[in-house]
Amino acid sequence: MATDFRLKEQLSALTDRIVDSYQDIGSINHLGHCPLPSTSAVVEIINDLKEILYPGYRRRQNLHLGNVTYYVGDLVDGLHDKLTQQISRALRYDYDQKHGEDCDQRRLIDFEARGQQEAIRFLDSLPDMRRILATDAQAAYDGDPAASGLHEIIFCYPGLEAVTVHRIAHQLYRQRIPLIPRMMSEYSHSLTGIDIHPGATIGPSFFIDHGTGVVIGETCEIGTGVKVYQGVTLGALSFAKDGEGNLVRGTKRHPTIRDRVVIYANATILGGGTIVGEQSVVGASVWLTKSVPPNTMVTIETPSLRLREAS
Ligand SMILES: CC(=O)OC[C@H](N)C(=O)O
Repeated sequence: MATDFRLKEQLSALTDRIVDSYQDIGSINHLGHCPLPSTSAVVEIINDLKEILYPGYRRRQNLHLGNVTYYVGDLVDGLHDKLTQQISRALRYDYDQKHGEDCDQRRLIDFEARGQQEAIRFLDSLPDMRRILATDAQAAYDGDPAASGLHEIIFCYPGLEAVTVHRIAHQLYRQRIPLIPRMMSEYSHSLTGIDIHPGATIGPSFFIDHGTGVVIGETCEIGTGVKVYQGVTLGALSFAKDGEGNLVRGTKRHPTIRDRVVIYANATILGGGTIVGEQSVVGASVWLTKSVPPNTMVTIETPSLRLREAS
């Protein structure tokens, strides 16, 4: 059917109504002269960082010790600029949220300079981050007989992908950078199906096998050498409210998982006071809201099964 151009004439009135709604419903638009961090820039930062953390595996091949310094130097230089811009935007946004855009004090704050300081501090953390990521990749190899080697893990494993982005996001979270850590973790969540809040503290040699549906909450603490399978939730049990009925934020809501614990598929472990002692094993589909001593196996009773010949 051909376009009816008389109907198209309604579009300008319709657009006016949409724009009017920006005044009536201001809570879900950001109009003004101070840009927010950009999702595409944050994704670009993650991809540049992966080039630095795992050189030779992704965009640029034929890297060797003779040319890698030039390649990484160029990336570090570009990341300095991108991080400075995105972090300063996030800091300005946060300030405006707390004090309002018109606050006199705001003109005196050099958000760009603060953004640069935080960018340098972040870049400085990369060698240590590589050291920990090497333990994560090794834990995947040691924990999965299906893995043929570290190359396969670095190319293919969603668990390592999610943990890599988590270690990046967690560093920025520790630096108290607003918004960007969560933008990163949700990007990684969309790629892998693994949802790790940037606030979660995770020790070295962490391995998530398969990973789809794993959820790890903000105040979760995970020790060294922990292994979890798909569908595991390390979550909050209930939400405390203040006298006015608002949710209390910032309390420890998620469990503590000590060293060398293994948690099998679809187990749900909830509550800030729940501690799984070291070297314990939590079986598949267990629902756990109480602490478990070290070296303990927790399983659910197997329901009795009826076996008959299939017709
Ligand atoms: C992982 C989880 O329990 O999340 C619930 C809620 N978002 C919280 O952080 O408490």
